[in-house]
Amino acid sequence: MTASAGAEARPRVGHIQFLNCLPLYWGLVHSGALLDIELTKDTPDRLNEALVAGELDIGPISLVEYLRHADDLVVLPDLAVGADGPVLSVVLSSAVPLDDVRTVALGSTSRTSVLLARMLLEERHGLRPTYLTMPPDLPSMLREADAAVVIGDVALRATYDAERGGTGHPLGLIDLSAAWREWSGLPMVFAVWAARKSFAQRHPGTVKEVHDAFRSGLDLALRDVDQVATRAARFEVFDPATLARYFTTLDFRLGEWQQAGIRAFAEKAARRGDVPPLRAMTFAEV
Ligand SMILES: C=C(O[C@@H]1C=C(C(=O)O)C=C[C@H]1O)C(=O)O
Repeated sequence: MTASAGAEARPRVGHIQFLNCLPLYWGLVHSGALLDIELTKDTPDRLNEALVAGELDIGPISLVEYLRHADDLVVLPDLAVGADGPVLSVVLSSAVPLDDVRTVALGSTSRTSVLLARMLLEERHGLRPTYLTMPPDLPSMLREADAAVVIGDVALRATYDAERGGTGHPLGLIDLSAAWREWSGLPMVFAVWAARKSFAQRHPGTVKEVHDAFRSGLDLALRDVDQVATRAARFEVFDPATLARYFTTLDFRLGEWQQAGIRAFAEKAARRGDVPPLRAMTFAEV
């Protein structure tokens, strides 16, 4: 027997290799949907580039990169990485008081959070620091600059250390999602999931299947969040309670409230000239 003629290739799907997307991965494993996709795990910056370059068909994309390429993409409904208040894993860590910050190292894996940090420092605090981009290693960043912006597991670790260190902890820490919430009154969306428009036009059924798998897998993982956290803690430096708190602090939804947050962020970013104005978000038909 030969392979069936006309068999379609699996869709090439991106996955953020941070703990923030572990619930999503759990869901894909447990539903069996992982067998139907070709999954590429990587950091957000590299996944952004791969989706825009057409090396991936569907994947997460930093909000800022989505805003830059919105015309070529369709957004998967009701799926995002965000938070309505503190997020625990997007932080500005500083060795000096905020008003004395003159240099800021920006972690190279982020696109949204580093722009958010610049907005807050410049527009909320009236600072004009100089920036450098560096690999996301907090000690080396703080050797080069007064403050550092990191995301993902490195940032979650920094939050965890600061909480355990209490008042004796040597570094100042600002949760940038909490700061955005105070400043704008709205939730923060760091990344959305999107498909390339040309792919969605050719394979609408596949986009729907992948979206269904993500959404139902995520619901499953969040229903069993204590179990997911206990399993993950076997291989991670965080304890189950910290992980369960993290997974439930993150907001994976993309409803009206989260979209209001996106519009406010997009307007501010466009006013600064960092992204083109957002006309409308085009959603995939699922
Ligand atoms: C909340 C997070 O959201 C992330 C932040 C991103 C960015 O700043 O560009 C991109 C993807 C998300 O992983 C995190 O990484 O901790």
